[in-house]
Amino acid sequence: MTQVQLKNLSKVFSGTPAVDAINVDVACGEFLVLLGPSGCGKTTSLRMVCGLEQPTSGSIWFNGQEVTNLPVQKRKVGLVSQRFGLFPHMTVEQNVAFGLSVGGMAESEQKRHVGEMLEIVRLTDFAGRFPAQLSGGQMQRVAIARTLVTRPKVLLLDEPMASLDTLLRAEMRQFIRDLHEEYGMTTLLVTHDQIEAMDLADRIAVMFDGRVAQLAAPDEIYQQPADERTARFMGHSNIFDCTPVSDGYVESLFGPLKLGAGSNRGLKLPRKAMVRYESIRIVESVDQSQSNVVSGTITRAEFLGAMMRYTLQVGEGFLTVEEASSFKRKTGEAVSLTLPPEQIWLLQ
Ligand SMILES: Nc1ncnc2c1ncn2[C@@H]1O[C@H](COP(=O)(O)OP(=O)(O)OP(=O)(O)O)[C@@H](O)[C@H]1O
Repeated sequence: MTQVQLKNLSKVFSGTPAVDAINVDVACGEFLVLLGPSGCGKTTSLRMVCGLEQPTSGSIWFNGQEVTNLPVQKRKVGLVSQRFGLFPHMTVEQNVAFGLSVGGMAESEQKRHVGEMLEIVRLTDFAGRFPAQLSGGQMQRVAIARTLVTRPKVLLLDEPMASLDTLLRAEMRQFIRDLHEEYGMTTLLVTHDQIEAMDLADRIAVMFDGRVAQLAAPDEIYQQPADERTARFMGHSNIFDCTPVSDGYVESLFGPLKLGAGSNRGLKLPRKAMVRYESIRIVESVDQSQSNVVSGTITRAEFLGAMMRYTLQVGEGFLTVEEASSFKRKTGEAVSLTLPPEQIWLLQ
């Protein structure tokens, strides 16, 4: 297994930094996701790890050995890209065998390895088909098989599910997770999809403008984003101004709010606070033991299937709340809400 380290890694295109001095350590066997909006430098970072792009400065290390200047074929990495890159004139079997034949493996050996790999990606019955005769998900599995059959030390996946529909994406996520569990190889995946990142990653590196804003486990990034931009990118959160007034309390446009022990409450200056849609609770009756109770009126109700999303006017401001759709509340309804102290997070 391979540890991957990016040290002060930068890439400048025509004077503009695409990747700006990032430092990322990927542990042996770890599944790390580079997550960020379009153009933030994810693909360029991956291409530098692969050896397809030469860094402007900084270095890349595999298991403590510098590989910055090592050519692609010597790095033993496997890259699966968004466009799959299958050879249209070759069958599934020939596509998967390609890397092995280039490597000079005997034909009988190739056949055995390809056969095993097609079984793993559940495409044995499709061995004789051409790419044009496959669905998007099947093409994706051929692309992964073609990469894995060469036994790369590091697997690089560049938006591998971007062209698949929602159901297929969920299926492919499960497939990629299973493969990672089986092979345990160090994996870097690039995506702009938060759900995909949270579902697959051991840790996520959130990137903006070529820099890593936060590198942490998915639940930490979701519950305790490092800054406002990360919080907004992860979505599903109310973000509002607040001013710490005394230990454990902030003043906000929703009135004074009590903070919990895990609210990052050591921060003293005026700043933003965040509370997730699903953390706010609509309560039927209010009692003295509840903290942070506010009154609001539903101004918009959206049906999302399992959940309803309500926009509520609360004093001068608005809050968004999600609750199970079985409650079915109506616009114009006046309700009481609680913002649980532990669920309020002060942003840096
Ligand atoms: N070969 C290139 N020449 C010039 N600029 C480039 C080149 N490759 C990438 N860039 C620029 O570098 C920046 C980062 O691009 P990159 O493809 O790494 O972003 P990304 O986060 O992967 O985006 P996306 O999700 O849209 O693929 C962008 O502004 C892009 O236009």
